[in-house]
Amino acid sequence: MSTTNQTAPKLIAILGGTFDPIHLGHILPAQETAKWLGTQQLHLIPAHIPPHKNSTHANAKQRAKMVSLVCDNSNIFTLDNRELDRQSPSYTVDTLHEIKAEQPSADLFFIMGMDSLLSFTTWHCWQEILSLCNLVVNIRPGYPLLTLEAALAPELKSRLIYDLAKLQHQKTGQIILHESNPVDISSTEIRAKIKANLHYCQYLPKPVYDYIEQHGLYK
Ligand SMILES: Nc1ncnc2c1ncn2[C@@H]1O[C@H](COP(=O)(O)OP(=O)(O)OP(=O)(O)O)[C@@H](O)[C@H]1O
Ligand SMILES: O=C(O)c1ccc[n+]([C@@H]2O[C@H](COP(=O)([O-])O)[C@@H](O)[C@H]2O)c1
Repeated sequence: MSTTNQTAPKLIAILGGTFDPIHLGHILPAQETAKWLGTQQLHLIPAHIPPHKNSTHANAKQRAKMVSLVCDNSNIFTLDNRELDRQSPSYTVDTLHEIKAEQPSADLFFIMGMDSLLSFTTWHCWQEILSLCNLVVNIRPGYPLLTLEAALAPELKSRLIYDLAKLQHQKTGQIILHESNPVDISSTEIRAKIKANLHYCQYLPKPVYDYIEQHGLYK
């Protein structure tokens, strides 16, 4: 797939997250995914009120600032602040409706890690999400493919695609598995390392590390 062809539809990749903090496990697989999809446009959307998390550690402004530092050094990533402006839970279905209304002809690809797919049928209006986009699921360390297939709800299993070429003209409703290079880190582990005064700079871009240090986050 390529967006360089004038007739090809515009393709927008989207990675939503709590980003508490954003780390290389978000950034590197997302970069690989954008390249694989053939798009130069990837929206990073920090969730203001993550629907499935009880609370966040850094506030929304700080989490968005860390995402903006990543975008400053990238020609693919764009900080999309739209969820920060909503005072309700950051439902993905609302976000996708908004993007689709702004860019009706664009094909939307919502990126997630395998852990997110396993809980996807608990997401608000998950069927409607699938009517608005395709999902791209990055294999995540600790979530082997066989486990995913065994644990996945049948309504999702039937939508799995292992080969992007098989997508053809299906603009929505498919779940494409992508084997990006695994990056074995989570925000939870980074926060735990900071609390324990352990080294953590290798898991983050330098500007994000500097921001955390300057503001004394996650101590
Ligand atoms: N190491 C990783 N590899 C692939 N995908 C990831 C990785 N870390 C996070 N993701 C995906 O990025 C999205 C946003 O994740 P999130 O911001 O919750 O990060 P997290 O590291 O999982 O956070 P936490 O540990 O606080 O739950 C989710 O879809 C998640 O599956
Ligand atoms: O819409 C939902 O019901 C929903 C439920 C869980 C997660 N999400 C979205 O999935 C993304 C990753 O969420 P999280 O909690 O793993 O950071 C983020 O954009 C959330 O808004 C969305």
